[in-house]
Amino acid sequence: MKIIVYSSKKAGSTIYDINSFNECNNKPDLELLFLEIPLDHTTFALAAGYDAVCIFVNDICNAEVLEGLAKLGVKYIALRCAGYNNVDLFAAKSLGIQVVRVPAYSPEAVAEFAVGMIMTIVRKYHKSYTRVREGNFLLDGLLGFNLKGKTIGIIGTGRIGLLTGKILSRGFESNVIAYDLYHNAQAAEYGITYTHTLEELLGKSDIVSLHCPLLPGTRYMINEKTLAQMKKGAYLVNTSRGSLIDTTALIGALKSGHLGAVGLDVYEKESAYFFADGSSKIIYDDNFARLLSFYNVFMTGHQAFLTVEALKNIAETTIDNLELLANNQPCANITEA
Ligand SMILES: NC(=O)c1ccc[n+]([C@@H]2O[C@H](COP(=O)([O-])OP(=O)(O)OC[C@H]3O[C@@H](n4cnc5c(N)ncnc54)[C@H](O)[C@@H]3O)[C@@H](O)[C@H]2O)c1
Repeated sequence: MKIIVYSSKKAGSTIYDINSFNECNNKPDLELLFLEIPLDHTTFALAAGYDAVCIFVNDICNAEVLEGLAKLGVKYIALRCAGYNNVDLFAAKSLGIQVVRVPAYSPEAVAEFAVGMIMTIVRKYHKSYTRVREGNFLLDGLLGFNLKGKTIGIIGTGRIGLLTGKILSRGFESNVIAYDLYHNAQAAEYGITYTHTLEELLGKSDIVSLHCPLLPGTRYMINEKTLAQMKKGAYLVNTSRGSLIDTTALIGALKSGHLGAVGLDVYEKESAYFFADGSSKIIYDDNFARLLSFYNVFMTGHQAFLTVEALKNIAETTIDNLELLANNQPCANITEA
């Protein structure tokens, strides 16, 4: 099988896609071509002659791109991530293209990062780091609070959300509450209790952490109305997908002082900026620039997944997924609409 890998990162730059895939690919029948450019309507034509297209979180795989890929004879889309919001699964199905993903490459990577992000905005590590390096040892403005006894609301108690709740409940002795459409039987074991509604969770939480997928029903679930339902001074963390939050409404809640602090590993229009060096370029997205300007917003560039263990699991699972598809064998990671 010939596989074209879009948005792959150069070997040598860091332990990233190309290294981890080359280390894991011991299947002689899988031939991989790595491209650094993303998949979209301008680049899909490069997949001519390939059986499979391998993509990441910000590649665009909408109906137009899928139709183009189908005409070129591409049969498989292999997502090397858990979320699949960037693929039009209905279009893929109607075109006979099978989609596979890596549903659980390392929930620990993201959950531990989310907890780190909570700690960062609460205890202000990022500010201390720069301040101390400049020889300023003042503690002004670094006042935090204990997580013990604080109410932390987890939205989405799947693999990552449940683990985040477990770490906070068991490790920090926080009062962890959760909201999900489906209740996870393991939650009670970790001392996590469900609220009946999202509004109830938002009204009770000192800190809210988002862990549900981006779906039509979850897009902008954090908006002007739901932000107003949060406690005044509450903290918000998003390590899931940027479009769970209406950025304009978030900026409004920050400007009014309604939110105490925000941690974001994802941003709704991140594809224009993330995974690239923009340090000598102008930011034309005013909402993005505004977010970066707040003293109480801490942002990272979709980094939560990036651990040695996660990269290895992503590469191994993606290669296994493609090998199973190539051999017409059942694959548990097929993702359908
Ligand atoms: N920042 C990163 O690097 C990174 C890495 C991996 C995953 N993610 C994101 O994290 C998300 C969660 O991953 P996961 O492995 O825990 O997924 P999962 O499928 O195991 O769990 C998602 C949970 O969200 C719940 N949910 C769905 N709709 C909901 C709604 N309207 N309200 C409340 N809950 C709802 C589901 O019932 C499920 O329990 C992924 O979809 C992905 O977008 C981010």
